[in-house]
Amino acid sequence: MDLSRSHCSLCEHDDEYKKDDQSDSDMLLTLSKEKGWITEYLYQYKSFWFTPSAIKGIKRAQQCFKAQPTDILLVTFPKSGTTWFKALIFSLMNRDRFDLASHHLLTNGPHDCIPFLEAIIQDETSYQDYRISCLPCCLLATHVPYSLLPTSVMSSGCKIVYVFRETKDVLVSNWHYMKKIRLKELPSFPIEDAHDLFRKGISHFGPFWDHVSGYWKVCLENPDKVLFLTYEDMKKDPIVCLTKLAKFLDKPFRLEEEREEVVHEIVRLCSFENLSSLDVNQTGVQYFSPQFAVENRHFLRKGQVGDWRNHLTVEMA
Ligand SMILES: Nc1ncnc2c1ncn2[C@@H]1O[C@H](COP(=O)(O)OS(=O)(=O)O)[C@@H](OP(=O)(O)O)[C@H]1O
Repeated sequence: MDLSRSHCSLCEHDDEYKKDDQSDSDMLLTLSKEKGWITEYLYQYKSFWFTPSAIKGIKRAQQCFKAQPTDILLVTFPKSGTTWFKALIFSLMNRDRFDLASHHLLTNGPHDCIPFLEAIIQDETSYQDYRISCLPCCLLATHVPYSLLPTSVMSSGCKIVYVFRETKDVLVSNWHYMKKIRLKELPSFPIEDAHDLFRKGISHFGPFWDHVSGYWKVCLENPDKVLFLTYEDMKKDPIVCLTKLAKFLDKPFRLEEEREEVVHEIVRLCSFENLSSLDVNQTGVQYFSPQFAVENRHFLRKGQVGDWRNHLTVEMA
């Protein structure tokens, strides 16, 4: 992915975008900043906290992304189960294309299968190629808060799947992950610091509850367009949840599929145990941009409900 190119012919506002690009660093100077989790600072942009590159991705998506009615957008607060749900939605929607025994997910990480909108939109060629490759229905993921989504997402009527995870597990999962990829020159980052920042709403794409409530409200208003699922429910009853998800995405399981137990196969394929045992997820690397790559294994840590009990005191909880 060549993110050095700033030209975007997708975008009707090319000149405007170039101007924006040049003024990015000027704009940062005007924003409030607080201690960062992986970089020195997080910046408050339109009431949420981001890294500079996330702000850039959001602005570009707002300017260039034209959602189609058939698009499917997976939305999560970071560390709420994105990797898992990417695998599930990809397998669900492509189950007529791939034989489960030689499935794409066996050799490609979930983040390769469904890219983040705010990352892929930065490169026109990758974005267009991806759109064509997944016709008739484009699968994308994002962490962007509802109020900052490109307007075409709601006006197109495309479907949104929002995944919620228990707050304390989200905090602990973010802390583990960020510690691993945190810039080496920054001071150590104890859980107490992470807890304090998270509590104040200062974390990537935070405040957490503003993120959740933004999508919860639109789900109440548009239940046929926005589906709210939880990490915990998918853990507890994956068959029921996956069946509900398939129905919502207009890909319900057919009778013969039920007989052939396709739903069980997908659950097994996407399980933490299976994904974390695959070579691609043990040694592979995910490039979100030429400057930012993360080893796939960091997206599969423990995959348990309630791990916060091992890290937070009762008072912190
Ligand atoms: N297949 C599967 N099943 C269950 N749980 C899973 C699965 N894949 C990833 N995980 C766990 O999800 C946490 C990572 O969150 P995300 O995937 O949302 O991360 S990211 O936002 O995409 O960076 C992280 O949670 P913690 O283990 O609690 O840190 C992962 O282990």
